[in-house]
Amino acid sequence: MDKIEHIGIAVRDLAASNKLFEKIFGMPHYKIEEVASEGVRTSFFEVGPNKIELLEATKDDSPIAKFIEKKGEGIHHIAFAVTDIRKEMDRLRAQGFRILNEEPKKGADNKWVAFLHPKDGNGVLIELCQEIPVRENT
Ligand SMILES: CC[C@@H](C(=O)O)C(=O)SCCNC(=O)CCNC(=O)[C@H](O)C(C)(C)COP(=O)(O)OP(=O)(O)OC[C@H]1O[C@@H](n2cnc3c(N)ncnc32)[C@H](O)[C@@H]1OP(=O)(O)O
Ligand SMILES: [Co+2]
Repeated sequence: MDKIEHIGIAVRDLAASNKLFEKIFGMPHYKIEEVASEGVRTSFFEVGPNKIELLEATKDDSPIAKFIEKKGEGIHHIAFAVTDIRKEMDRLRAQGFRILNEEPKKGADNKWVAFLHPKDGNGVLIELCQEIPVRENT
């Protein structure tokens, strides 16, 4: 894995949380994107070299809705940038980690993503992220 790509924070109300984090970071979010397959609406902040993703559920069975119901708002996942997501998924699978999707899926901000089960990571949900190459992005 190369570096932390973003930290995901589960929020109840994206508009209210955008205002809150704009105050905290002293800058506005740079984009809002809905990812229907995950049942989420996201916003992104760039804080120096770091990226923060706020996530609001768009449906009741979204992972974000279930997380907030059980644990409340807060840090939901840590995403790591990888250069070859399939290779990284194979490497982790070979060591017995449960990858929650068979194939990489399209996430937000032009990324292929995959998740490791949080119970295999000391209770931390880990997301792998690979930038989608231009040739695959049509
Ligand atoms: C916007 C797209 C993308 C991006 O580009 O960045 C995203 O970030 S999408 C983010 C939302 N999507 C996901 O989280 C997908 C992966 N998650 C899942 O597949 C599921 O949420 C899960 C992790 C498999 C859990 O689902 P499920 O088993 O159906 O639900 P439970 O709620 O019963 O959870 C079981 C167990 O796991 C604990 N849990 C759940 N989520 C987390 C978490 N984020 N961090 C830590 N632990 C988590 C949950 O508390 C349960 O444990 P127990 O209570 O001890 O049973
Ligand atoms: Co994420």
